[in-house]
Amino acid sequence: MIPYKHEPFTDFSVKENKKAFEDGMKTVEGYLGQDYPLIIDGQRVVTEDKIVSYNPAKKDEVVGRVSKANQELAEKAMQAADEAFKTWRKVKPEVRADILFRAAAIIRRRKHEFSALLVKEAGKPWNEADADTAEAIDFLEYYGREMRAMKEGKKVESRPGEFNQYNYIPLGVGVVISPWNFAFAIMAGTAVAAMVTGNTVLLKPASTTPVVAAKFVEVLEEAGMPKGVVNYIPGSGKEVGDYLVDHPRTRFISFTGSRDVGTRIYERAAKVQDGQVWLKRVIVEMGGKDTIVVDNEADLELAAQSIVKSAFGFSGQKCSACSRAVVLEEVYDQVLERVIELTKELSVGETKSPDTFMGPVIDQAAFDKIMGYINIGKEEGRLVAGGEGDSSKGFFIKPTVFADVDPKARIMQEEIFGPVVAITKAKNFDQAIEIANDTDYGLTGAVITNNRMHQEQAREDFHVGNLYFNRGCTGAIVGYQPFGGFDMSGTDSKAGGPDYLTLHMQAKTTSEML
Ligand SMILES: NC(=O)c1ccc[n+]([C@@H]2O[C@H](COP(=O)([O-])OP(=O)(O)OC[C@H]3O[C@@H](n4cnc5c(N)ncnc54)[C@H](O)[C@@H]3O)[C@@H](O)[C@H]2O)c1
Ligand SMILES: N[C@@H](CCC=O)C(=O)O
Repeated sequence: MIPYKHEPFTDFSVKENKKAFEDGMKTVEGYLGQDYPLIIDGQRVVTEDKIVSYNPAKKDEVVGRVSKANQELAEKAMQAADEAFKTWRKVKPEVRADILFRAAAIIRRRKHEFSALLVKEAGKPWNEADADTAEAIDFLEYYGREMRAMKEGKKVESRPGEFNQYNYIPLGVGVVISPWNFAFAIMAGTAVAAMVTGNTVLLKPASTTPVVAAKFVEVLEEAGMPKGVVNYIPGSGKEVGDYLVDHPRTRFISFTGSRDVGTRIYERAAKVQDGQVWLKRVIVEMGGKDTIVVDNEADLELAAQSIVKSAFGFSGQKCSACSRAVVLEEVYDQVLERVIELTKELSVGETKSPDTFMGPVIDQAAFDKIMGYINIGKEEGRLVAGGEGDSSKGFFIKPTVFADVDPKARIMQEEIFGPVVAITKAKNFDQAIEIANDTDYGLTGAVITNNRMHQEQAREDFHVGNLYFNRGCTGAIVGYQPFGGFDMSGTDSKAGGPDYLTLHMQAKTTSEML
């Protein structure tokens, strides 16, 4: 087995790579508007009721029409997954892992097609779509290897005449509920972590990006996944989501998404239903209000570049996005000025080429919510860049910067999930860390500093699951920077890390007298 190494990103300044991506786009354009059925127990199920997936950059372009599960079909899928678990749990871990390796190989061959689909369905710029596909491949390669490494369990001691073993066994049927913002990577990563550990899966992707999930389940089938192991059941979060979260046969839930939905799931899953004979395991990964702190002893150009890239990459629609910057007063004006300059240089539009930095936000509801926060920001701070939106053709919002914002302001406290950053001043480094920690969330953060003592102070006191020094706060890599947050950012599952798979299993001790 070749050691794991993350999938490289594509350099679009190379002519051949650009052309390969354009070819991927043509492939996707050839199947725009197609219908996709549900996949339950390997069977295609077509419903009259459909979820229509639109291109957020071009509101009238239909990416696909996807059948929509209701509670009756969710029940059918649950029964299929429950039945498939009886055999799948006994399939050797290395055979399960091989399906992931084969799926990774298939996706690698169709890499630019998948990325082009993300451009159309999620409105991603080329580099962000490329990174999303690369991360999906990484999850497959990494979790496959992790499962192989865990197949014999962990070493425990045995006394003379005794043989003790400590092994991991699967849990049962898992409900995997994924968001639209990493429509490929998070959807695929959470689904395969659940399946490679010997569980069967009910996959409910986000309703704005169901097509990439349909294509992925087809890949798993092509890679040899038996029927009933991953069932594809897009549907209304409230109707199908609540039904499955409450279901007594649900053994665990793996959710990634907003705080409102995550806390709702956490609460509902705690209730033991009639006929339920276990306590449900719950993984919930939720939002962030992520901060970059800029020290006075720092590379100020790096600081401004890091703020702008982390705030506006994929239109700020990352749980890791920099939505707050705290800058020491001595260097505040200089950093702010450069952030404004860089922000004004960014291009916004339909991402037809790698040169467009920012595409649209995902839909009308997101557009309205972000514009609402921009209006709040106009009351709470000094608008120094952006502030405008246009939803006539697609959902475009200019990258927006507010300066001199009070740390307690709403735009400094609430997740906006759009291209908006609020900047505030701190008197000293202690106060900067205090402001950075003053949020309900604890997902990512970064410190730009050349002061080693301040770096060590932040290492201890900056309370976030992913802390970065002298770089931005987005872009964790599977197997390199395991990802997950503290406090209201979730259960800190650390996706892409060495503890992640154990969350989908239970440990069994066996002790034999010789
Ligand atoms: N911490 C992380 O790793 C991480 C990663 C990506 C996104 N996020 C967060 O996700 C949010 C954006 O994603 P979103 O808008 O898709 O989130 P969302 O909570 O609206 O939706 C996420 C998923 O939950 C489903 N859902 C909605 N209501 C449900 C219910 N009652 N029961 C079960 N499922 C239900 C949705 O259909 C979707 O599939 C942001 O808050 C972002 O910070 C977090
Ligand atoms: N893992 C991603 C964020 C995922 C959430 O949106 C990052 O590190 O930027």
